[in-house]
Amino acid sequence: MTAGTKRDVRHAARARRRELARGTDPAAREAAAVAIADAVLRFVPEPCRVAVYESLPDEPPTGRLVEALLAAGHEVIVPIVLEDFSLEWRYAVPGASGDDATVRRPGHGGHEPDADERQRWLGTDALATCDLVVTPGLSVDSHGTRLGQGGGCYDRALLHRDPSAPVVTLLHEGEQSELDLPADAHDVPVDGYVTTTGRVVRLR
Ligand SMILES: Nc1nc2c(c(=O)[nH]1)N(C=O)[C@@H](CNc1ccc(C(=O)N[C@@H](CCC(=O)O)C(=O)O)cc1)CN2
Ligand SMILES: Nc1ncnc2c1ncn2[C@@H]1O[C@H](COP(=O)(O)OP(=O)(O)OP(=O)(O)O)[C@@H](O)[C@H]1O
Repeated sequence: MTAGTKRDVRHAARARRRELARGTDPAAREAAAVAIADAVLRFVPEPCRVAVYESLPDEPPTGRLVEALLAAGHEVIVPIVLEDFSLEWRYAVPGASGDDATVRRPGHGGHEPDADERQRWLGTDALATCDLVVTPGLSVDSHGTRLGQGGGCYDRALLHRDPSAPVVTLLHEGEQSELDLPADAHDVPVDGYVTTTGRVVRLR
């Protein structure tokens, strides 16, 4: 049985996420940040390159994860969305959190990069060089179908991934879908997910 159309399921998943975020106090969010960092660190025992994202206030928090990865000697890259919904990548800065460049395209409320900034970009194919890819998502089902924010950004970006590098989505505990999520041909399945309680589920 499927959960409904992408639009409807996304709408419901966003509402559920807002509710979950409303019920999460700063201490619980900090505990979730630590649980995520501990769980994801176990995927990368040796120093390597990891793609993460800068979380927005309702999303599973990634700030601690970025700091823990950097402290363990990993290279960490994070995305910026471009005009055509492809993702550019840059090195993560400790302490940064999601802003306009995270989910708004330049010219659509997003940040206009200057030449200096563009020079530091790593390319839209930078996932090819990563040993682990951590993605955002609203839900994941038992086949690894991921429901995102609807830009198709990660579907495009994941085409470049190294197939031997695991792709894991961060979810709030309870956001995984028991029903099959709607999937299109362009959807790239993920290998597992990590929840805000530190639960790791490998699907493939
Ligand atoms: N923290 C975080 N970073 C992330 C994602 C995410 O889900 N979370 N993304 C996951 O894919 C990518 C960005 N995804 C996007 C999805 C939709 C739109 C979009 O439709 N933007 C509209 C403006 C929307 C608004 O005003 O609210 C636009 O640019 O016209 C942009 C980016 C990359 N970075
Ligand atoms: N590889 C691709 N090349 C071109 N367009 C694509 C590609 N993948 C997805 N799209 C387009 O992006 C749009 C959004 O796709 P979808 O609803 O699957 O996004 P999503 O997976 O929820 O978002 P995201 O990947 O940003 O988290 C669709 O119109 C789809 O056709």
